[in-house]
Amino acid sequence: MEAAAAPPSLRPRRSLSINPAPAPRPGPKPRPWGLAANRQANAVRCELPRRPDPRLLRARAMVGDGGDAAGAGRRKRLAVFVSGGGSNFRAIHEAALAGEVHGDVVALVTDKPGCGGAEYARSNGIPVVVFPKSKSAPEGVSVPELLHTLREHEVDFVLLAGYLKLIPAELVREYPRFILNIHPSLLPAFGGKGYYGLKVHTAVVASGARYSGPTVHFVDEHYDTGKTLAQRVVPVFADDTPELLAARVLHEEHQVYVEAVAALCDDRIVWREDGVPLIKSRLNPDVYL
Ligand SMILES: Nc1nc2c(c(=O)[nH]1)N[C@@H](CN(C=O)c1ccc(C(=O)N[C@@H](CCC(=O)O)C(=O)O)cc1)CN2
Ligand SMILES: NCC(=O)N[C@@H]1O[C@H](COP(=O)([O-])[O-])[C@@H](O)[C@H]1O
Repeated sequence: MEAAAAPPSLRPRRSLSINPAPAPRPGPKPRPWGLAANRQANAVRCELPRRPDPRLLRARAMVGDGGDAAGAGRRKRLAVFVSGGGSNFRAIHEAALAGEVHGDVVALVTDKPGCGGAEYARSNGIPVVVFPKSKSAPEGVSVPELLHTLREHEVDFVLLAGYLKLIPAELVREYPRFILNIHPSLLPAFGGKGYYGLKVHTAVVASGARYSGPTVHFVDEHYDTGKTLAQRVVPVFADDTPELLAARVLHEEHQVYVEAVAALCDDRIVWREDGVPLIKSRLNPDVYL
């Protein structure tokens, strides 16, 4: 699941075979793109002044279907689901230890008990739960056992971070608006069944898309169709390989997921009246990220 080990600068770049461009037609000079783009640009962030939107004035500061089931003020209890290296899990855990996230990871759930995320959890004293049961993981628990374990750990929020199995409807119903996922593309593009890991970036590069980036979204009963909470944008360069793009997106994932989880733990997520979740800035409550 993780991008290749070699740093991006040392990885073989895609050789560019560019067809001769058709004779230019008279008209405005095309803007430079691709290699002429600012290669140092790793992310694009737009913060434009906004006039107060009436939909926001009626936004409800709530998490879940009503009230504050998670309890305002106290540190929240997090369960993280992984299937691979777990770099997003590590970023969240380190942010919790550093005080940036007002929560604690109290359980790690994985379908791959030997994966890097599970090893990191064990080395940090975080209980590992295997779900679901499979031939390669016969020690896995059932859905009712998973729900019982999450209740036993008094989990407030579930965070998917490179978990590759469908979260069952029973769990989605138990934690409505309390499950987040991070996906490595700008949903709804390049999402759904079959879109995970490097497959996503391969499809993005092959499509000719000029921008990509991670999406943090709430989880519903289907892959990648829940409400989008946060996104970051990175450029896709003409000579990008899927691995180079994966590394650029992953760097932004670690930041935007920590930002979103911090907001979740601070009860700074508000729901616009049309059902769109927004993150209220920690510094200025009149600004939504
Ligand atoms: N109920 C939900 N469960 C999960 C969601 C979700 O949004 N709702 N997100 C996924 C994570 N994900 C994309 O962000 C994702 C993961 C895996 C797949 C996929 O096609 N998986 C394969 C199996 C892969 C394997 O076992 O190696 C498949 O189902 O055939 C798509 C999207 C986590 N769960
Ligand atoms: N569709 C789900 C999906 O592709 N998730 C992606 O798996 C990787 C996990 O990396 P990590 O294990 O190092 O956090 C991340 O890039 C995440 O966006």
